[in-house]
Amino acid sequence: MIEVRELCREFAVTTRTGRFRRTRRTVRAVDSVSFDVAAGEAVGYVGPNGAGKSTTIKMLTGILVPTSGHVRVSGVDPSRSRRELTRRIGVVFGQRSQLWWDLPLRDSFDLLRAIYRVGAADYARRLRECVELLELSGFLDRPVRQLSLGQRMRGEVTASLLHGPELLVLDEPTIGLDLESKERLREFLADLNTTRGTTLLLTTHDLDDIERLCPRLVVIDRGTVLADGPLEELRAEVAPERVLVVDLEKPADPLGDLAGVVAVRSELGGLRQHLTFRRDETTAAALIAAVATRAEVHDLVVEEPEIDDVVRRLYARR
Ligand SMILES: Nc1ncnc2c1ncn2[C@@H]1O[C@H](COP(=O)(O)OP(=O)(O)OP(=O)(O)O)[C@@H](O)[C@H]1O
Repeated sequence: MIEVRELCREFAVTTRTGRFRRTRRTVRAVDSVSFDVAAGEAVGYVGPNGAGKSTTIKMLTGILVPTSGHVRVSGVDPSRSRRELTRRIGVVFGQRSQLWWDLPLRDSFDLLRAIYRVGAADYARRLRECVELLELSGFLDRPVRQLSLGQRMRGEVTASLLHGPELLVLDEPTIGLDLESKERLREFLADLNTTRGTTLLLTTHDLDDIERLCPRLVVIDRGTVLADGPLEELRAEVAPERVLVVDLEKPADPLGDLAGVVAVRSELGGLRQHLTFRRDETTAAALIAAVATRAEVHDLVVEEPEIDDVVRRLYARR
């Protein structure tokens, strides 16, 4: 669905270096980025500010022409066949609107239907689904400028789906939304991916978006790909420790000598123990069995490193 090979984009930047002097230099915003996204995947494209995410997205959607490298999205070269591409993919920019500000939301949808030449039955069905799942009925007839950010974003997502795209590219879709709106949007997008098979590529700073929506992460920093893989694999690679928290029936001495345990923190006078272990040295099941030979276990939980910890460690690797 997406094929990116050694993609580069440079910008010429002019800076003032004296009263009358200006120096021109070249910034490489995207520097030899390669990755593929298969049909049906949901991929998170993450990185710190200025990493090159938006520049990549703009090249994938035909807004920017690459300086060099190869891109194909949905079978076409985005910057050469932008029109063709807009018929096949949907794009949502959290900070830019594709709706007509002064028109009621419904009229924007009608205009998009005409632009994309969507058949009446398909249009009616897709709109009905979005109205229902994104709960738009209360504000369909209101001008877009009067909508709250959350309502507008639901409108933006609907607008991007009316022509039935096979790929939806989202740049910061949940930025600025309150928790409830974020969750509603995530639920909708997760359903779009899993039940309707729409491929998703999204950039975000909100790692809950990734946790909820994207089994795979592409991590970029300073224009280059730092890591690419399933979240679970990246977690195992950069954060090899897990924590088994056991509540014991009776207080016990710290169980730090069990095989694979690298640290122990004891609480409640030894009733609760946090056993940090390396996933490449033992499994949770083996450790639980070992604990059970030493003390009677009342309750337990295995904690994984938080996703923001994983991403922080990936950035720190550079
Ligand atoms: N039009 C432009 N002219 C000059 N430099 C640019 C231009 N657009 C982006 N850049 C530079 O390219 C680099 C990557 O920017 P980009 O917007 O792609 O990052 P980002 O990962 O999307 O960041 P953020 O998370 O802050 O949105 C930055 O150093 C930015 O200043």
